[in-house]
Amino acid sequence: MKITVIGGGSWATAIVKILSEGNVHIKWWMRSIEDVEHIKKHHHNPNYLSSVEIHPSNVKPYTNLKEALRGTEWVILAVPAAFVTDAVKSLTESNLEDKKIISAIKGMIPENNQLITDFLADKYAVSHQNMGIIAGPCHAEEVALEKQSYLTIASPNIKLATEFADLMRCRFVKTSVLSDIYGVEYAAVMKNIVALACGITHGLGGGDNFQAVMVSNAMQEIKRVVDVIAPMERDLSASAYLGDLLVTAYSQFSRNRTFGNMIGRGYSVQAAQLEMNMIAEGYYAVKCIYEMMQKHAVEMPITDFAYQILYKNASLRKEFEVLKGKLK
Ligand SMILES: NC(=O)c1ccc[n+]([C@@H]2O[C@H](COP(=O)([O-])OP(=O)(O)OC[C@H]3O[C@@H](n4cnc5c(N)ncnc54)[C@H](O)[C@@H]3O)[C@@H](O)[C@H]2O)c1
Ligand SMILES: O=P(O)(O)OC[C@H](O)CO
Repeated sequence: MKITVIGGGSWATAIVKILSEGNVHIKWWMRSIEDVEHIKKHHHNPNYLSSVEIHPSNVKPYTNLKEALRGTEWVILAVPAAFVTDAVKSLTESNLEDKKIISAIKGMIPENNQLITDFLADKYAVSHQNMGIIAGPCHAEEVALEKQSYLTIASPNIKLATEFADLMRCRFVKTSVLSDIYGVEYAAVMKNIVALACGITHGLGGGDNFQAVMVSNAMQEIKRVVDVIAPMERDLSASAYLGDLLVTAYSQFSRNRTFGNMIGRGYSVQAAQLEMNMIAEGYYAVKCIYEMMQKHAVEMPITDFAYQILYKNASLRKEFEVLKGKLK
């Protein structure tokens, strides 16, 4: 079994580690030639999860994407959404033809507020039947430590989801499947916004009592949004939805919460981004969801709060008071 993994960050590295537990050959694409050389020589990613050992017998790093795709059956996209268009710009439809494509990305393309699966369908004519997504509460850092984790593979094609779930199951990762690809994808985008907002309010002095109320309200906000965009019966208490919201909102590893916390403590967006050296998808997601939902009359106090602060330069204290008034 040959699999291409696209992306050189934390989540791509964690996915390579999980897949390496099985009997697969991984062609791992990343932008940086220096990183590829480092991995070939030292068997570790120099910048992300550098404790993870990369086994040269089943993992080969590449900087040429077309070569990395040649002869593989599965393709996993794991670059932040803002860089996807750029990462795959050398490809044409034929490079992805007959491949099963899995998005591990929890974000939207900022230029046109598009989900990754819709981008793949529009730009590369990939059928949704040939796609899936990796979801669920799972931090790359805990994968590196081999802590027991749970992933959900969502696809309208349950056979494809099940095949991929089998590939991702290992000693420390349990997998399950769902058919609700849109609901899961949008819920993952929304949970990043919530975590970022939790970070901001924490930075402003909000306590655990406030955050618990915010996370409960967030679940209702996510339901309102997802019900409008992708209506269907779904159990939002499943770990792909609620679990992912909880891990992001409460974990010390959360990029989005950390980023928000810096904003709440007075950092500018640019300073927070520079200090993190990691991408907080929620920053872009706030604008995507805010703009997308303008044509729908949906109450979104948490998204509005983050949007006013991040994109309208509104007063942090004033917006915090507005949010306090809106939560129940
Ligand atoms: N980290 C996790 O625990 C985790 C878990 C689940 C899903 N995800 C999702 O995986 C996706 C990737 O996130 P991550 O955590 O691996 O990212 P990361 O912050 O660890 O890594 C950033 C990546 O972006 C690349 N990058 C930075 N600037 C770039 C630019 N200008 N152009 C192109 N590439 C650039 C870097 O090379 C690196 O590969 C995100 O959508 C995230 O939501 C992450
Ligand atoms: O918690 P974050 O903000 O680092 O996001 C990472 C993943 O989405 C958690 O499942």
